[in-house]
Amino acid sequence: MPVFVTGNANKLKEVRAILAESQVEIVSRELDIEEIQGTTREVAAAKCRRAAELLGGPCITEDSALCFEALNGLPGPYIKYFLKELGHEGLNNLLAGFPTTAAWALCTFAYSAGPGTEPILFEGRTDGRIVPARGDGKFGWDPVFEADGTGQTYAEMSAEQKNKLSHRYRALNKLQAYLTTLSS
Ligand SMILES: O=c1nc[nH]c2c1ncn2[C@H]1C[C@H](O)[C@@H](COP(=O)(O)OP(=O)(O)OP(=O)(O)O)O1
Ligand SMILES: [Mg+2]
Repeated sequence: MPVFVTGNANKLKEVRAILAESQVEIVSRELDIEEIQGTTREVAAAKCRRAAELLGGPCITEDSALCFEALNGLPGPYIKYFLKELGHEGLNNLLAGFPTTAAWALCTFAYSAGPGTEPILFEGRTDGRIVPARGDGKFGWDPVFEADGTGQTYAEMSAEQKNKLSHRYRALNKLQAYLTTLSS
């Protein structure tokens, strides 16, 4: 498994837990890579390209976006800054007056075979809606994202539950399948 480059300890913990199911271990590097503006795919690819240059070798990066239907998919890849400035309550207030609180969590893993190669992207999506914060809020926007069909926010779920249906789990499955084809 190539090096996973992330500055987010919670992400790393979830990726480790999901991969442990198939006895895969991952090495990580904590680098804070600058992120461009653009579509989720452009943001994800640019981060991975930059990470591969800094490492001088193959790597994996991951981008998580939280997309509001009423806002045409925004904040999307910019959710980190929205969350930081507005908090959980502010994210809810953003949707006041709109007819829908529907949202989706989108995870994009990017794999680069090394500097100068074009990253390959693997996306995973979980649909839900934005709700007033519920549950133990240790990870980002987990308390305000209720996954469809569960009645629970990510923050109310056990780690095992979240890791079975999350955007991250779905994207990581695709990445894993691809990496298997490389090594066989
Ligand atoms: O499952 C999640 N549940 C709740 N919150 C989450 C989740 N996954 C990412 N998040 C937060 C972290 C950051 O505020 C933003 C994504 O930004 P994003 O650039 O992808 O992550 P980051 O900068 O923390 O780490 P990295 O070094 O991998 O870019 O959403
Ligand atoms: Mg980031």
